[in-house]
Parts: sequence; structure tokens; C-alpha cells
Amino acid sequence: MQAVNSVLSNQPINNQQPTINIENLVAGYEQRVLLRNLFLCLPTPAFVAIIGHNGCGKTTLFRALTGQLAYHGHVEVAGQDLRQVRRPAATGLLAHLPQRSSVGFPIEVLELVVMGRFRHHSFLSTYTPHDYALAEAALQRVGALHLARRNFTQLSGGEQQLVWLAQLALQDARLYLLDEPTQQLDVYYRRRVFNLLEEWVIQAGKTILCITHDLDNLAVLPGYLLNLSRPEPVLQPLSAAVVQAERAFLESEESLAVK
Ligand SMILES: Nc1ncnc2c1ncn2[C@@H]1O[C@H](COP(=O)(O)OP(=O)(O)OP(=O)(O)O)[C@@H](O)[C@H]1O
Repeated sequence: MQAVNSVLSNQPINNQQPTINIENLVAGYEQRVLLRNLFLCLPTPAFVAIIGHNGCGKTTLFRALTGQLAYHGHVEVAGQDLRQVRRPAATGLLAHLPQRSSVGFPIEVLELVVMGRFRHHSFLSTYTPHDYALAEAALQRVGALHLARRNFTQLSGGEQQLVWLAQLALQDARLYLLDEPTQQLDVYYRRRVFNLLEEWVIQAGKTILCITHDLDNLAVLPGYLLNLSRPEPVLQPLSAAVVQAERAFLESEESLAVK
């Protein structure tokens, strides 16, 4: 079974410099190519929901963009060739929320969140009261300020997810790669997180690529949808009709036959 994805939206959505420009990306594992001839050009700001069946290559795309997986083709973030940037997160080009991340030692939530300010500090300098105030504000915005003094390792999966999002907000990156940011959240926090992402785009001018299976929350968001299970996926403006059509496609036997 070979997965082939071809994203053909290769023009900027408007005239601004693209935050991310992907040209002819090919990536996969050994004999299995999952992303083929992928073109994607996004301005600042933009929100793109990336959907598709389990195993269609969504996380693989993020692995390529974060330097964890070799790829063919060309990727620029904010005009810089991603291959030439040694540590894109350290320079503020991109911030990545993986599907799973754990911390192997006890740490207070506020201490973990304030680390999102790492770019503003040298290795040995300590965080300032201003940094901690920003960390508290970030926790407040995700609805998790009540967790500030808790041991992160003892939180539930959903609580940990909110804490990571607060830390990510402090990173203030150009491009956010979020891999299923709401997967462990209840209905209230799912809605709240999508509202927050909308704020990041509209108020803070960020560009977000967000992998999600949470189709119910997408219809009301301004942005775009990319279905990587389509034989030739293209960016489509988010709307109730588009979400309904893509859901119907993913629920069909036909969509499984494509891969
Ligand atoms: N290191 C690897 N070597 C070989 N195959 C791999 C490797 N990592 C992932 N895969 C396979 O590549 C396919 C795509 O994986 P990927 O994690 O990109 O899927 P996904 O679209 O993000 O799925 P999900 O919605 O389940 O998270 C899967 O079939 C997976 O088993």
C-alpha cells in the first residue's frame, strides 16, 4: 500500500511574504513514500487544519519540518531555507507541540511554562518577575492558572496538554506546528483551545499548522483545511460545507481505497 499526497496550492493566499513555503516535498520511510510532490504556500497570519486518516502522513510532515526526518524538496520558513537553520526553535522560527511529550522529573507547572521564554535568556541567567508574570498570563489564557503550583508529572493528560500550550504561547514563534493539541481535552477545553488558536492568528499574527481529528470545532474557524487523505489534497477555506464534505469523504470506504 503506497500513500501518495499531492498538495497543489502553490500560490500565496495573498501578497504577503509566505511564513512557510513548501516546494515539491517528498518524505516517508524506507520503501513507503507518504508525502509526494507537496506544495504549500502560506502567508502570515494563517490557520490551517490538517486532517486525514490515521497513518496518512500528517505527523510525518511535521517530522520533516522539524528536522527529524530527511526529505526531498525545498522548505522555507520566513524566507529562510529550513535546511540551513540549525535549530529553528532556538531562533524563534518555529514552535512544535508533538503528539506526546513527557517530562521525566518533578517540576512545578509555572517553572515549565516560563521555560517558553528561553530565547530571551542566556544559558545561566534566571527568569525575571516579568517572565513569571507572562507565564501566569499564558496559563490564565488556556484556563489553567489553577495548576500553576502543581507538580506537572502528576497532572492528567488533558491538563498537561493545556500547560504545553501555555508554554508554546510564550515561545512567540513565527510558525506553530501543533500535533493534535486537543486530543485529550474535554468539550469545554477543546472549544477554548480553538478559540485561543484563533486569537494567536488574528491578534498575534501567527501562522499555525494544526493536525486534528476534531472536525466538530473547525467549521466556525477562519482559515483553511488540508485533507491529506485526498489523492490530490488542496487548501480549502474552512466552512461548515467544506468540513461536512471532508467528513463524508473520510467516512467513506472510497477514501480508504485511495491510500
Ligand atoms: N520510523 C518509521 N518507520 C516506518 N514507518 C513509520 C515510521 N514512523 C511512522 N511510520 C508509519 O508511517 C505512517 C504515517 O505515520 P504518521 O505518524 O505520519 O501518521 P498520522 O497521519 O500522523 O496518523 P495519526 O492520525 O494516527 O496520528 C504510519 O503508517 C506509521 O506506521
